[in-house]
Amino acid sequence: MADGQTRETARKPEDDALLSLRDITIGYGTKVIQSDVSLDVRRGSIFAIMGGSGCGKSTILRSMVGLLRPMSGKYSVDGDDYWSGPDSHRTALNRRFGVLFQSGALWSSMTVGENISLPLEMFTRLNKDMIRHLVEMKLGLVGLSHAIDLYPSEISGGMCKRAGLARAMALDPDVLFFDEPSAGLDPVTSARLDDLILTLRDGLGATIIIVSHELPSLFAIADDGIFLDARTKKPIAHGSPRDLRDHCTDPQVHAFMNREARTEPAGADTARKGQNANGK
Ligand SMILES: Nc1ncnc2c1ncn2[C@@H]1O[C@H](COP(=O)(O)OP(=O)(O)OP(=O)(O)O)[C@@H](O)[C@H]1O
Repeated sequence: MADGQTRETARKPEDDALLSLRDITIGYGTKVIQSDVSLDVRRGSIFAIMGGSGCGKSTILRSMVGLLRPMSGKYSVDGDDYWSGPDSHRTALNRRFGVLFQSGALWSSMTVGENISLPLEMFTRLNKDMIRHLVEMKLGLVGLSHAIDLYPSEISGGMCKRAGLARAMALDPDVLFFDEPSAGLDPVTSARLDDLILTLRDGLGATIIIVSHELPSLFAIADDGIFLDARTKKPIAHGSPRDLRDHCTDPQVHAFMNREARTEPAGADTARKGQNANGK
């Protein structure tokens, strides 16, 4: 018992947490999407929000970047209570965030360079030459120096994602949020994006939160995470994707995390989903 107490006292993940959610309930209007969500994102980690379609992964992400206020619970950024205080308090914390939405979300009427200049023009007082220099640097980081004067319609989907990443990094955030960064990319381009995300973490020390369905990508880059369940509307597992794949005993999580490793006849997936829904 003394041993157990010692371990419990020593284990305080929140001590090392940059972002922390405690008992968050989130939803739209009165409709609850997820409840009892508690998690800690360690500084310098890549944290995955996982789960089946529609379980609320993007909703949690939107809430963590300040687009959706939780119904209850506490969200802390570096120890600061995010939702308390005036809007200016959140604006200051948001300056630490960079966000890459699913589509890449570039303005089609602006060149790649102009898209990346935008946050710098809006939120800094840097002159045009300095902004151009920073834009060139960010595009260099994502291997897109040659695309600075091209329009989004003139570059590939993978390049749009990388340009979106350069824009998310424009203000040198220390926390990056990615919603389905590999969606719509071929496996090779997706693997390159994984390498880039690892470089951002290892080279720049960024903390990264990622929503993704792409298991190979999650196994390659994420070192912690949470698994949300759509049926119970609660998290049902915590851990790195690899740990969940190899050690989680929850049948739903196990099946989800191992689906790509299995070779099953057509229809087996549907049968398995039905089985899991019954909790067997
Ligand atoms: N603006 C909104 N208003 C009302 N309900 C919404 C809104 N946005 C999302 N939802 C609902 O919230 C639930 C969770 O959606 P969310 O996009 O967070 O799930 P997800 O896990 O990211 O799904 P997917 O993996 O399919 O992208 C869904 O039932 C969705 O229909």
